[in-house]
Amino acid sequence: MKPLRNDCFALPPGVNWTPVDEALERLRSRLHPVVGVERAVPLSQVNGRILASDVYAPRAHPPSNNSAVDGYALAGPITEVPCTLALVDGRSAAGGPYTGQVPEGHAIRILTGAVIPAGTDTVVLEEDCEIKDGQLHLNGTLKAGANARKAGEDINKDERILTAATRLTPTQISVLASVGVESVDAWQRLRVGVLSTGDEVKPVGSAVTDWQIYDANRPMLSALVTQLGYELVDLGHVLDRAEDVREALQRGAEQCDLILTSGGVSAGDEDHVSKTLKAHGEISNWRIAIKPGRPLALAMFQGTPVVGLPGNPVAAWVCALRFGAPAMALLAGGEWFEPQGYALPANFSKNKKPGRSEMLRARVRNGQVEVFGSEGSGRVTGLAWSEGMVELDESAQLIEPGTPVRFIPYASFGL
Ligand SMILES: Nc1nc2c(c(=O)[nH]1)N[C@H]1C(S)=C(S)[C@@H](COP(=O)(O)OP(=O)(O)OC[C@H]3O[C@@H](n4cnc5c(N)ncnc54)[C@H](O)[C@@H]3O)O[C@H]1N2
Ligand code: MOO
Repeated sequence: MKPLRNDCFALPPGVNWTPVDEALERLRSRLHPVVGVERAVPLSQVNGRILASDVYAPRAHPPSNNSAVDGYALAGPITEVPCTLALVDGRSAAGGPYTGQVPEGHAIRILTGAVIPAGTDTVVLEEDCEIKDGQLHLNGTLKAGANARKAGEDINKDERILTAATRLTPTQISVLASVGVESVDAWQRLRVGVLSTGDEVKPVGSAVTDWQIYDANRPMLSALVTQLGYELVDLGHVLDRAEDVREALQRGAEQCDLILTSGGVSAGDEDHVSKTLKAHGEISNWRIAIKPGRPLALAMFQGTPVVGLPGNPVAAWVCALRFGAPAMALLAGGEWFEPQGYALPANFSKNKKPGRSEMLRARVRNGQVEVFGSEGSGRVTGLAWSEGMVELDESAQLIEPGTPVRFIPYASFGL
């Protein structure tokens, strides 16, 4: 594992407003995994973890030819009907295979999941045949191999079943289990510190006066970190005092692989996050052509990357998803991702300034995209209301009902 370079977030000289695509490309090309590999993580603990190496199947799936239905196994095809076959005494059940050979012109009782006995390759559904006097009567034709699942039709032995950098989910865990994989090599969980700043900000549960607001960002970002499968390090809240900010970043650098801060990143007199990062680290204040979320500070503080999110909760959320989520995936050993968006008709009108992207809180109803009534980036109710975002690119201007817009559900960010 090699550390990130101190100047990894530097912008070329003269850059003013960075378009979203360029900002994303810059992050993608500068970041790499910063965590170590944990060997042999048991299957019971791999949900949400990222694979550190490819996984190969130790056996085939299914391991042997077996029946997809309850019925009778016979040698196919059956082309001439009606047809009568003698029934063998015995049966093949799941967990209780028939070990003998089924003679030509015979059939045998078989149950779903049971091994197809030697001498047979085809299964007739019990609803499609009749048993009379110990004999099987068929009125319909059957293709050879009908209702039979072939050994290895899903996975061959030694086939690669999952590739490194995949984030494991319940469905992938099922694949691992189906071929008997007991443990995998996974990247250690990325430790993400979350820090709030601001003299007006008070943690929930504290006494507040009128000029103070509750810290909405830290609980939101903490929940995001946890939901994305990373290990949360709560760095708390600090006042806008250079020494406190420095001390908190110091703690973060010791305990985390990445620090997310919110507030104090624009150019104001009290924007101590930027100032501290400038004094004690390498900072690049990115001015991204995006609304909300214009100011985004990317910095290295004692070898640890810091993403300085804007203080407004909506802007913090947008930046954490649009830039933070793919960056965290890469740092954690996963794949960079461009969130999957869907072109759907707008059911709103908007006149947008060209030259910058806009992310609107959105949801889909009756196949059309609705956006939240206000674009104010302090309006947290719009966050709870939304189920995703509409991304309008730099060139978009006039949106009318019916205009296709790009809707990105929150699930596309890994939520
Ligand atoms: N002269 C300029 N002023 C501002 C600009 C600008 O370009 N020029 N950009 C505006 C935009 S856009 C944003 S976003 C903010 C970003 O500023 P900061 O990151 O320095 O954030 P603060 O000033 O500390 O806070 C902004 C806003 O958010 C509230 N806040 C902060 N932390 C929390 C929290 N943990 N929970 C809830 N709310 C929080 C804070 O009270 C402010 O209202 O700058 C604009 N100004
Ligand atoms: O980032 Mo600010 O909240 O664009 O509005």
